[in-house]
Amino acid sequence: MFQEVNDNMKDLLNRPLRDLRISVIDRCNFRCSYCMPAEIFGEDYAFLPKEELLSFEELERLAKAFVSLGVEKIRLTGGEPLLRKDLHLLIERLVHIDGLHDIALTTNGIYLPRYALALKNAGLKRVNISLDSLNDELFGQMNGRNVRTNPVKKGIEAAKNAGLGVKINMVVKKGLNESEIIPMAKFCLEENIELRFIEYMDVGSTNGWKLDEVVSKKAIIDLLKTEFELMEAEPDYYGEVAKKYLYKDTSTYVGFITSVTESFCSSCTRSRISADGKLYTCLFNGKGHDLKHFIRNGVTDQEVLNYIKGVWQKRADRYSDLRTEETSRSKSKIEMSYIGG
Ligand SMILES: Nc1nc2c(ncn2[C@@H]2O[C@H](COP(=O)(O)OP(=O)(O)OP(=O)(O)O)[C@@H](O)[C@H]2O)c(=O)[nH]1
Ligand SMILES: C[S@@+](CC[C@H](N)C(=O)[O-])C[C@H]1O[C@@H](n2cnc3c(N)ncnc32)[C@H](O)[C@@H]1O
Ligand code: SF4
Ligand code: SF4
Repeated sequence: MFQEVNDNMKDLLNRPLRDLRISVIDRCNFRCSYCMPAEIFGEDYAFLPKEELLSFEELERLAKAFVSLGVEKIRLTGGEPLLRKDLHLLIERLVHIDGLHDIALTTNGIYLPRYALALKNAGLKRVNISLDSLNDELFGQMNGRNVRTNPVKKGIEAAKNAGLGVKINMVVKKGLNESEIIPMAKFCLEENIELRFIEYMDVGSTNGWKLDEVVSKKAIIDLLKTEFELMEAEPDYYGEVAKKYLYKDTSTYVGFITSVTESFCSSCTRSRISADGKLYTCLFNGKGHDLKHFIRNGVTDQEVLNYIKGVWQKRADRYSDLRTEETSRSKSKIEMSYIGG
């Protein structure tokens, strides 16, 4: 039993622990060029073998420990999390944790027609679905598998019909999908779905990121303002990464995730567990702490708590605050599909 409730534990920059992102699998059915370029993540790529993944029982135990240290929100991600068999059974385990207020999932949406209802019935509250374009050809090119937009649209519909909250994530990359900013905004406004424009980030070591390929929040807002009137809105929760606006005279939000041009490290309350059970204190910190081998060694719950506390209290990450093209090249980072974004 995890007795200790310590929701006031702070890192070296005085940031509390509030969120946990769990990557449940590193595999994916897409090959988005900004995340898993097909030339690198090909047939021979060494994905994690099944036995390296944390079991649902282990994840439940760790989630309980994190919640007793202040975590209120858990997000399941990947790779493509819906490729993890019986994911709803993990949600059924998490939903009973006292003090956990939100369980969410980030997905490319393809498998939602199959699983949305089971996920909702298990206790999932909401899904963030990635969709970078409404143009079939461009979307097919961006996802690297020539998948058309319709399967994702069907996923969105299935999530809504199941009663799940839905947001849409769109990564914008210069010279690739800027032409889709207005069509995506119109589509999401019509559907009353919150769309979040994500600045293209220098994740991992394989996406060949360049600063001049980033489309800034400012550029996107300037473009949106040619068609819509936007009003600044309050965040939904402390540490929310998206900066939110309302379309005037509507109840529809639009958000911007500005890791590159307006970093948000000072309020970063996030921890991450990779599919093979390493604890990371930043999306861009290449050093993981091996929780899996630690918990597989017969340790007590108190020892698990002390381990996580020890890591968090030494945390000083603020990668996005300090990012330049130079530092980005010289730093060793883990892949996005492995850590889960
Ligand atoms: N730099 C940085 N990017 C983040 C962080 N958390 C999430 N992101 C990025 O934000 C984008 C959207 O992530 P999601 O998985 O939808 O999660 P979220 O935005 O926290 O979702 P909500 O819980 O709905 O607020 C992805 O590109 C993530 O990589 C963070 O702490 N730092
Ligand atoms: C790594 S994916 C995992 C979950 C799921 N496969 C999906 O795509 O939604 C999580 C989020 O990270 C975003 N992402 C991936 N690579 C990115 C990059 N280079 N810059 C910004 N966001 C990125 C994706 O668009 C997605 O919204
Ligand atoms: S962004 Fe998501 S869907 Fe695209 S390759 Fe990465 S893990 Fe897969
Ligand atoms: S770059 Fe690291 S410290 Fe900054 S907000 Fe993202 S995860 Fe948090």
